[in-house]
Amino acid sequence: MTNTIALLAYDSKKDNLVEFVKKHQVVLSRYKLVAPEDTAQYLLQEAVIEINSVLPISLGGDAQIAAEIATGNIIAVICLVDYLFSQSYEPDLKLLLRICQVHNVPIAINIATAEIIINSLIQATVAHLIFNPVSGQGNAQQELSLIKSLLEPHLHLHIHETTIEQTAEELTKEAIAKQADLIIASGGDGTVSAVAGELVNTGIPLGIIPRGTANAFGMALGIPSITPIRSACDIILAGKIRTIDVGQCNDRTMILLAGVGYEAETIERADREAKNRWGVLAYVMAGWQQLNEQQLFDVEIEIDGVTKTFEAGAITIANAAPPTSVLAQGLGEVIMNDGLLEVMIITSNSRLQAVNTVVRMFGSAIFKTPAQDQDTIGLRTKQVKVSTDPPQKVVLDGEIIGTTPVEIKCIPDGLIVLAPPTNEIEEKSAWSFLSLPTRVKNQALQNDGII
Ligand SMILES: Nc1ncnc2c1ncn2[C@@H]1O[C@H](COP(=O)(O)OP(=O)(O)OP(=O)(O)O)[C@@H](O)[C@H]1O
Repeated sequence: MTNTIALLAYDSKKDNLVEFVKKHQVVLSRYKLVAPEDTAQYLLQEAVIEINSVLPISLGGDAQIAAEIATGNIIAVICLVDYLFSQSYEPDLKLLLRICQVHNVPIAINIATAEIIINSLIQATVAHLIFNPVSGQGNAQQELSLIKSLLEPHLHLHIHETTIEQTAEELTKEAIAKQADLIIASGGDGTVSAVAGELVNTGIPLGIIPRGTANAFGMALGIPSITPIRSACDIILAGKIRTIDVGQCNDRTMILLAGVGYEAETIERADREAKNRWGVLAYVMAGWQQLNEQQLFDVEIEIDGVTKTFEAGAITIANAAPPTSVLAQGLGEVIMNDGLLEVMIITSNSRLQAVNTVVRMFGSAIFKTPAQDQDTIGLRTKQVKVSTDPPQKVVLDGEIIGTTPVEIKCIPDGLIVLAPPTNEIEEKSAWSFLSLPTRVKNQALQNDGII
C-alpha cells in the first residue's frame, strides 16, 4: 500500500468527508485511498473514486490503518472528528495521533487541516515506476530497495512490477490514466521501449533506470554505466529534460533501432539463459558465431517512392544508438533529435570483409566521422520500407518482432526523456520537480475556480 492516504471520519462527519473527497477528486485519484469498510462503502456510493477497505472500526479497522502507518505505507491521514456528537464506535483518534506523531506522518482532524494536506499533495510530483524483476543479472529485490531509498524521499512513488501477464505497456497505460507526472522504466531495453511506446506524444517525461544486459538506450542518452542505478536516480531527480525523436516500425514504437538479418539472428542466439550466464558477452559470442553463418539476401529499399535493390547481410535502421551498436554506425553519429532515421546496409560477403566493416564502423562511432567503406551504404531519411527475399527476422529494440517487410518512419520530437544535460540548444534546463506546475495542479486549480 505505498503511497496511500487513509480516510476516516466520525459518524456525524461522514457527509463532510464525502464532500471533501468529491471536491478534491482530481488530486486524490492519483493516490491509493484506504478507509474502514463502512466509510469506504459510503464514499463509494456518494463519490466516484477507487478505494480499498480495511475492517470496520468496530472490528479494528483503525488499528489496521495504524499498522500501515507504522510500516511506512501511509503518506497522510485525514480523520474528521466531532467531539460534540461522538458515538461509541468512532476511530481511535488517540491511537492514530500517537502513531502519526511517532512516524512523522501528517494527520488532519478537520477540513481546514485536510485542505493543507491537499495543497501539499498538489505540489508533489507523482511518479510511477515500471519495474521488470527479471531484467539483467542483478538481484532485483535489492535493486528495487535501492531505487526506493533514493527516490521516495523526493517523489510520491507508485511501484508496479511487470509479469508475463501484466506487461510494461499495460502498466504504463494505467499510470497515464492515473495522471502520473513522470513515468520511470527500470529494466532492459525491452522494458524501456515498451514504456516509451505508450508515452509518445503524451507530454509525460520518461525516466530510465537501466538494469538490463545491454542498456543501449541508457548509454545512448549518456547515463553512466558505473553505478547505473544511483546515477540514473540522480539524473531523474535533477529533472533535466530532452525531447527526442522516436520511430514507428510497422505499428510498434522504436526508440533505438531495428535490425534485419545479421543483428536479428545474433539477438536471437543470445537468449535469456546465455545472457544470465555471460552478461553482455553473450551478444559478442553470438555475433561471432553468426558471422560464419550469415547468408546474403536480396533487399528492396523504398525511400520517397523510389525503390533500390541490393544484396545485403545486415540492415540497420536507427533512431538512437550508442557507439556499441556498431552496425548502426557508419554515418559518424546516430542523431536522436534530427527528425531522421539512419539507415545502414551492409553488403560484405565474407567473414574477413565483415570484420573489417565492423572495425571501421566502430571507428566511425568513436571519432564521429563517416566511415569510408565500399561494403556499406548509409543514408538518412524520414521514412523507409524494407522488403527482403527470402523474408528475414527483424529485431526491434532488442526483441524479435517477426520477419520482413517492415515500414519505419520517424516521429520527430515524440518523446520527452529525463537525461544528463548536453550542450545542445533543444535541452530545456529549467524543468525541476520543485517548480513544476504540473498538469494536475493546473487541473485542480481550474476545478476550484482559481484559474
Ligand atoms: N515478471 C516477469 N517474468 C518473466 N518475464 C518477464 C517479466 N516481466 C517482463 N518480462 C519479459 O522481459 C522481457 C523484457 O526484458 P528486458 O529487455 O527489460 O530485459 P533484458 O532482456 O535483461 O535486457 P536486454 O534487452 O538489455 O538484454 C519481455 O520479453 C517481457 O515479456
